[in-house]
This record gives sequence, structure tokens and C-alpha cells, in this order.
Amino acid sequence: SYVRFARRRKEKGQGHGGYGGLKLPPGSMGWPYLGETLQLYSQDPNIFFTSKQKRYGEIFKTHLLGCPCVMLASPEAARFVLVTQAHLFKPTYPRSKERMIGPSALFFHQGDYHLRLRKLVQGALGPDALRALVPEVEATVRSTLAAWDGRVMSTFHAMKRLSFDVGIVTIFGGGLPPRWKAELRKNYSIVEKGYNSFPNSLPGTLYYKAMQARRRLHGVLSDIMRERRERGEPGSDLLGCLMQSRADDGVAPLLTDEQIADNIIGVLFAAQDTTASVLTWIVKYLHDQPKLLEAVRQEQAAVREATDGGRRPLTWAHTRSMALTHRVILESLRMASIISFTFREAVADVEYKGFLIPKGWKVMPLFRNIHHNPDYFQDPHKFDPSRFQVAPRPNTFLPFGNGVHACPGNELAKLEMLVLIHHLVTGYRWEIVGSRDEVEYSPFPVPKHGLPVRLWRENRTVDRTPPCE
Ligand code: HEM
Repeated sequence: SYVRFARRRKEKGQGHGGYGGLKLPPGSMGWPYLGETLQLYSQDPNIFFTSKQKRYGEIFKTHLLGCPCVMLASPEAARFVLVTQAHLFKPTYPRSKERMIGPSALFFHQGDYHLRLRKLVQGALGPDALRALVPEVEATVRSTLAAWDGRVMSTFHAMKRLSFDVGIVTIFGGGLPPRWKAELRKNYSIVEKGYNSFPNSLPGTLYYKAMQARRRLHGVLSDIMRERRERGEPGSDLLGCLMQSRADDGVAPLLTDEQIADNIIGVLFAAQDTTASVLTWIVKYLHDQPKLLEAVRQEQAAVREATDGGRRPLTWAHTRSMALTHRVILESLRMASIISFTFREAVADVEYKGFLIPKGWKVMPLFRNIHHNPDYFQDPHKFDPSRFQVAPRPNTFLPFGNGVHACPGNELAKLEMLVLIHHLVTGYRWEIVGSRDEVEYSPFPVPKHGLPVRLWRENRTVDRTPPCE
């Protein structure tokens, strides 16, 4: 009806500009071609979004990276685009990025293919799977912290390794041979380096190297799938779920190996830097608030006692008993809002609150603006986990998005954070080395240089040799 209404008014030719009485949202389109791209990228992007919202309100237009855009900064508008009228707004990514991750990865799609894939991915990341993953996540956390012990490292770098390793056990289970894991790690890091580079096919460029590495990743994934088929054991991990999925006839495979590989690379991609950025912020927020850290330490000390001083493994039930730590995680997700917004494209002319969103325009729900709006989160720049003692108002807390494309990995990400915090605060002390309050964008916001931190085991003298990283 939003479309029909927009179309009818447009056909009648009411009003000016051929938009049938519907106005375009307020805002400025900037310079020809360039639009307001320079304004966005020459400063902290949050200043751009916030100043626009102050000037124009919850819906405004702009022009970025060659595309006309409508930005939406209210909970109702985010729900409209992502949930109630999601069919009118398709996911949209630059073609070069689609080619690099893999065109069949679920987040590029809409409709039946997307829904089927999503069910499979959600199943492999559901509560039963996560329960079984706790020991693997704990082992990965322990070895990450042990490797950091006594050294200065970039927190983001350490957390990237952690979230990559957790991604690998989620996808392949615990038994992936080390040579395959090393191949995946090596090639994946080349893909990553090329992801934000200028797309061209000249040999030697980052983009070219990334596309080559992507081909090698497909090769490794084909080998792993072939080996599983030969053994007759597809496995119950994410890869196994995708391999065993069947079309409507119940016989033919639902997905080709090519489609499976695109989705495996896609999940690794969606899981790594997101989780690592939030984990980095958590390390900083806890460090900066000694009283809060002490309270979290007390909560976790009780859990440690329940595990016989760490001699018995953490269980899913333990992770469900960390109420304060959980609130710290929610507040970190809100404060850091590492996914500040997402992109969709209008598939038809759509009317929203008397404004026209023209077909083909990009539409961006601004999560960060909603998370930092004092109408929904009092004193929004204060880190205050207690605000989550009461559930946030509907559609105001969207760190994992909303609707058909909402993050299927959110519980895994939170599990990783709970386990990391448990071992960090019960076993270690840490201090930040160098600058503390500057932020860089990679592209998610993280503290400058990835937050260099000296970490040491509790009850041990601190080694103050110069940083090795
Ligand atoms: C703190 C960590 C994470 C954050 C903040 C995060 C955030 C998000 C958000 C906001 C979306 C929706 C994007 C949109 O609507 O355009 C999303 C989608 C997605 N996320 Fe996450 N994510 C995190 C971790 C993970 C993990 C650990 C996995 C997998 C193991 C994962 C897999 C995915 C996938 C596959 C999608 C696409 C879903 C679809 O299109 O149907 N994410 N994530």
C-alpha cells in the first residue's frame, strides 16, 4: 500500500517535481557527482550523521559515493525498512565486494533463496549448536590469553585471531587439520586486505591478489568437502548443514559447492571484524572503569568457584548466570555501535510519512543515531550497564540489525564475549599502552592502533620490556 499510494500520487502528477504531492525528504545533495562523500569521509562519520539529524530530523536525503540516499534515524523508520516493509528494500553492496566475498552469500539476497539459506545458518548457530561449542570457545579464549601473557599486543589484532578461530570451529567443527586451517587463514587475510581496495584486475594490486586468494579459498573448501564425502561423514557443523541441505524433492542437493563456499567465506567475513571490534571496546570500557571491573570480577569469581577454580570447563549454564557481565556486553554494543548503519535499496517508489523514497535510491537506517539518542537512552554518552536492567523500548536497540537480515551469529558473538570476559577478569590484569581515546575506522570504529595493551597473569610480576608489537 505504501507503494500503491506513492505510485497513484505520482501518476496523478500532484505537486511539483513529478512526485505527485509527495516531497523528497529534506537534506542536501551536495556537489554534482561527488555529492556529500567528502564531507562524510573528511571527519568522524558520526559528526556527519548527527549534525544532519539535528538539522533535518529523523529522515533526510543526501548523495554519497555516486548514489542518492535517504537516511533514517528513528526506531519506527528502521522497523519500516527492515521489518514491516522489508520486501520493498533489497540488500545492496558494491559489485566488487559481492564478487570478492562470493555472489551467492546469503546477505546479498532476498526472497526464497535467502530464507532457505538463513534457516540453515540459523540452525547451525542455534542454542544446541552453541551449547556444544562452549568447550571449543573456551579453549580458544584460553590460548589467546596465554599467547598474550606478558606482552604488549594490539587488542584488536588478538581479538581478530580469536574470532577467526571461533569462526573456524563453528564452521568446520573441532577437527579441521592444521594445514587446512593455516591455508584458510593465509588466504582469508589476503582477501581481507583487498576488500576495501580499489577494484581493478591489474596483477600485483591488492584487489587482484585478493581475488586470487579467494579462488584458492574455494579450492581448499572443495578439498574439505570432497574429503568429507569420501568418508561419508558430512558433519553436524555449519559446513555439514549446508552440505546436507536438500531441495524440495528431498533428494537433489539444495546448494552447489560453489554456493556453499561463497557462504562459508561470507560467514567468516561477517563474524570476524565485527566480534573483534566489540571485544576490543569491552577491554577498554572495563579498563576505564575500575569500579565496574571490580563488580564484574566478583561476579566472575563466583563462576570460577563453581568450576572448581577453573579446573572444570565452563558450561552453557555458567554463561547464563553472568547477569552483570551480560549487561556490560549490551552496553558495549550500544556505546560502540560498530555497525553504525546498514544499506538497502528501494525496489519501488515508497512513501514514508508523506515523503517519497524514490525507486533505486539507497536507504540507510542509522543504528548509531538511535543508540545515542537521549530520548531512548538517557545520558547516552555515559557507559552505564545498569540501563539494561530494564529492556530497551522496541526497535531502539539494534546492534545486530532487525528483521529478515538480522544477525544469525548474535548469540555466538555474545557467548564469545562472556567467555573472554570470564577468563580475562579472573586470570589477568591489563593496562593500556599509549593513546587511549582516539578512534580509527577499519572500517568499524576501534580504538587507535587497535588498543595496544600489556597483559599479564594475575599474581605475576609485570614484564616491562619494550613492546614487541
Ligand atoms: C558483535 C558481533 C556482531 C555484530 C555487531 C553483528 C552485526 C550484524 C548486523 C547489524 C547484521 C545485519 C546487517 C543488515 O541488516 O544489513 C548482521 C548480519 C549477519 N551476521 Fe552478524 N554481527 C556480529 C557477529 C556475527 C557472527 C559471529 C556471525 C557468524 C558466525 C555473523 C553472521 C552474520 C550473517 C551471516 C549475517 C547476514 C544475515 C542475513 O543477511 O540474513 N555475525 N550482523
